[in-house]
Amino acid sequence: MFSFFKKKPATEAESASVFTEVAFADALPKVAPTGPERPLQEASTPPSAPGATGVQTQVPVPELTQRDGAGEPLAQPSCDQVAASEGPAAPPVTLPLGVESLPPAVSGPAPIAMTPPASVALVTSMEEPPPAPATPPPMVPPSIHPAPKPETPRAGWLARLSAGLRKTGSSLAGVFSRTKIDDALYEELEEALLMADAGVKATEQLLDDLKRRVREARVTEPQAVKALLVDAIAELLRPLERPLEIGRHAPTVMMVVGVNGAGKTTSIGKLTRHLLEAEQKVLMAAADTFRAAAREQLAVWAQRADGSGVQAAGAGWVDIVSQQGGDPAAVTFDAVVAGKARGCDVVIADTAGRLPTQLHLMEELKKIKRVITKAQLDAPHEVLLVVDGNTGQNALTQVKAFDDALQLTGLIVTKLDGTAKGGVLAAIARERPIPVYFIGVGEKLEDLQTFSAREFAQALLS
Ligand SMILES: Nc1nc2c(ncn2[C@@H]2O[C@H](COP(=O)(O)OP(=O)(O)OP(=O)(O)O)[C@@H](O)[C@H]2O)c(=O)[nH]1
Repeated sequence: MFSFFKKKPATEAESASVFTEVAFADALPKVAPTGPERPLQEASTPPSAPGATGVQTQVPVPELTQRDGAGEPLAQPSCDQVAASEGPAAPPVTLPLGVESLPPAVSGPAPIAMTPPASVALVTSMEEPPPAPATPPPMVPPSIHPAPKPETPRAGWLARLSAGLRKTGSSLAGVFSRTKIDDALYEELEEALLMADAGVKATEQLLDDLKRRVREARVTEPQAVKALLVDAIAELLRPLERPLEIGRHAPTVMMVVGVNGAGKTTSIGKLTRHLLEAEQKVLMAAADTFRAAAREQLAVWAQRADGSGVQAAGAGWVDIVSQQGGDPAAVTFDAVVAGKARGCDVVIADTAGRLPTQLHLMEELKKIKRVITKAQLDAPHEVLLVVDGNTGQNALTQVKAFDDALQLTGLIVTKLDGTAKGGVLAAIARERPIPVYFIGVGEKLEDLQTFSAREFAQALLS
């Protein structure tokens, strides 16, 4: 199951700390459009800025960027300031799956014009936006089709996770085929944990904890020790188990970073599809401005039916701000400003991949983070690092380096369906416990899953 947390409405819960879980069945949507699949809308007007490509604008976006002497944009008012000067909150909407969604605590203006649900339109990082159409295109009422029967989907992704971690699992599990609990067993276990990339500190902690549990439970069978190791690993990983919260801010601004090929764009695409299903209004910033097809890749993912005939129903929509060859910080700034002006729920900036050792590129990320704060004073609310689970201890190195530079708020660990050893999560939990919001266990939409410490521990030892 995939889930994130969304704030309850002020009328229902005055406290800003009350969140409701928005959970997604693994076989996602139950609604399909009647008409032909809406294609990605192509450019209908010439680019407004040099280098801008594929412009399709549905709403006017204000002249966005005022810059200071250093070329960085000037600070913008916070959402609170914007909200204070603008009208009442939008009415509550109902989420799929029977979860009530509410307007954010601080609501911005309602979107000026709504795209048909789940269509993807492209918006360039604009200097001069073309005028909005007088009337929005007619909405095509979706027809309801019976939901396809999921073939034990949860078991499916857990099986993929277990298969991906089998390399680790079989060597860890092999330890417990010994006949008695003795020093040799613990030594073999230590070796297996180190081989699984758990690192020295986490391995030591796990062994100490396990020995204590064995003593307290007075177990005598090696197989019983295996169950206790699952408990010990689950406890160690528990601090990483935290949900992503959406709805506390208007919009929630996320910045996504990582090395090349870690799975940033794919994960953003999957997350966006889930947000669309929850009728969220999402604005993506293609801040990887030197990648030729960055915008197209985001758009394809955001629009993807993923073989299940899915199109999001209701009020969710997604737009993309991009400017080929432009300044990544400027594109991101424009996206945040536009996201506020258009009443978006979430703004996600997809940044170019880079190694933490490329200091000038790390400076570029810091600049992107700074200008986001100028566009919205309390943002970014999430700085997410996407790490490839196959990279072993190198993943911990990446977590530390990106965290030192950007103060990460969350992780997405991808490719755990591959040859990942998985133990590195124990090392992360021990040495830099940053929440793992999601794990990726494949290339399909449903393969982005909420992280569960116990499930992960079980998969590691299966
Ligand atoms: N097996 C598997 N493949 C994945 C997963 N997540 C992403 N991928 C694949 O990894 C490859 C790279 O993904 P991208 O999303 O392009 O990575 P990126 O971090 O945006 O790459 P750059 O923009 O070049 O830095 C693609 O082929 C994805 O399909 C996963 O969880 N499992």
